[in-house]
Order: sequence, then structure tokens, then C-alpha cells
Amino acid sequence: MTSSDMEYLTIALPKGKLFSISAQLLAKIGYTAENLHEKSRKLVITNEEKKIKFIITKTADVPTYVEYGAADIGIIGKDVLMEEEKDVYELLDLKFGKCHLMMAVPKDAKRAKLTDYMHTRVATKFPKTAEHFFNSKGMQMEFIKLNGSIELGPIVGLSESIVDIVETGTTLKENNLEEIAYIADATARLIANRVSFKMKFNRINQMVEDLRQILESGEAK
Ligand SMILES: Nc1ncnc2c1ncn2[C@@H]1O[C@H](COP(=O)(O)OP(=O)(O)OP(=O)(O)O)[C@@H](O)[C@H]1O
Ligand SMILES: O=P(O)(O)OC[C@H]1O[C@H](OP(=O)(O)OP(=O)(O)O)[C@H](O)[C@@H]1O
Repeated sequence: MTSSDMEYLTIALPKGKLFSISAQLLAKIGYTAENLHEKSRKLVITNEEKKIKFIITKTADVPTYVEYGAADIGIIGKDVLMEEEKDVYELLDLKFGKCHLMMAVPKDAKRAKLTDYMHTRVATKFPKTAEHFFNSKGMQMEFIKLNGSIELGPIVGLSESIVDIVETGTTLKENNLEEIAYIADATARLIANRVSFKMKFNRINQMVEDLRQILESGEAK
């Protein structure tokens, strides 16, 4: 780590759904910067006074930046964290971005139970997590990796089922799908690079404590 790296705390924030609420939460503990808003196209936003750098990344890449130390800290959904299997510390459950991972099939599917799907095709953004789940059930499956609009898979005959996240259930409903197996809950997590956590312990630990207080006081909402 160079002395300049040591001077700043670099925080990776995902674009997309988790961005605004992450930025709002960090602002509550004084971690702010000019131009840290959704409309900005800047990828590195620095607060010189507080020695904070925010880097704005594609959602699934946050754990990679943190694992390699390009960011000291990151905010990311547990669903992505499980899938990416990166070597990072998970410091805090931030409680927002609540959703769950599940398997869904067409409502009119004739198969009655989970094991009737043995050896069929699963469309998903989360192939590793899905494989762990099916392995735990003793089921071998064929995984088809998609990058979005997962629900389309069974509609167009690409797959027999999907593994995806559900929040309100609206997307499943509107696409005539039903959940048949729960896999895991997910919320946003604060993660840290292993070396940064040791080298910048006081700063990171203070940040975790401040966030914990905000979360416990209910002020985060
Ligand atoms: N209804 C929801 N749909 C999608 N993600 C949700 C939902 N509720 C909570 N989340 C959380 O937000 C994260 C998704 O953010 P976003 O949709 O921006 O990512 P993405 O779809 O992977 O991004 P991209 O559009 O860049 O592919 C999820 O990883 C999950 O942790
Ligand atoms: O239960 P709901 O509230 O309907 O939310 C779930 C939907 O939201 C996510 O998609 P997203 O909007 O991230 O788009 P994507 O298809 O590009 O991943 C997820 O993949 C589901 O499709």
C-alpha cells in the first residue's frame, strides 16, 4: 500500500438499485462527497477534506474491487456476495435491499415437486449459488447463465425453471411463474478488503460502529 493509499479510505458503491440508499446511509455518518448522486457520470468521487474516495462500479464487480484492494470497503447485496465467492470480510448487515433467492417455475407446469426438475435447465444470474442449492438437494441440473430478465427463460422455452431474486413478487406474477423453493434471504452488506481492515483498522472500525448505531437507532429508514 502506498502512503497515498493509506491516506484515503476508498469505498466501492454499486450503480443501480443499491446506490441511492447506500449513499444516503453513508451521508448519515458523515461520508459524503460533492457529486455523489445517481445522475453523475463520474466514476471516482473524492472528498479531499475527509480523505474519502468513492468509486462507482457495476453491481456484480464490487466484491472484485474489494478483494483486490482497489477499494478498502464496499457495499453489496448478499446475493451477489454469495455468488462471487470473493475473499473479503463481511463486516455488517446493512438491512436494506431486502429480497430473497428462490427457484420458480411456470404456474401451469405439470411437475409436482422439486425433484421432478432433476436434470432440467435453470436460467439464472446466480449459477454458483444455484448449483450449491441443487447439490444440497442431491439434484444435478443444467445452468444457463443470463444477465437479466431471467423470468423470460421458461416463457420462451430456454429453461424449465429460474433461480432469481424476488422482492415484491410482481415480476413472477406478471410472468405467470410461481416460487417452488426458497434458497436464501439477502440484504446489503458492508464488506472490507482483508489487508485494509488491518492497516486501516481504526478508521474502518469507527465506520462500522457509526453505521451500527444508525441502524440500531432506526434512523437509517
Ligand atoms: N427487487 C429487486 N430486484 C433486484 N435487486 C434487488 C431487489 N431488491 C433488492 N435488490 C438488491 O439490489 C441488488 C441489485 O441491484 P441492481 O438491480 O442494480 O443490480 P443488477 O441488476 O445486477 O445490475 P445491472 O442492472 O447492472 O445488471 C441485488 O443484488 C439485490 O441485493
Ligand atoms: O419481486 P420483484 O419486486 O418483482 O423484483 C424481482 C425482479 O427484480 C430483479 O430484476 P431487475 O429489476 O434487477 O432487472 P434485471 O432483470 O435486469 O435483473 C429480479 O431479477 C427480478 O426480475
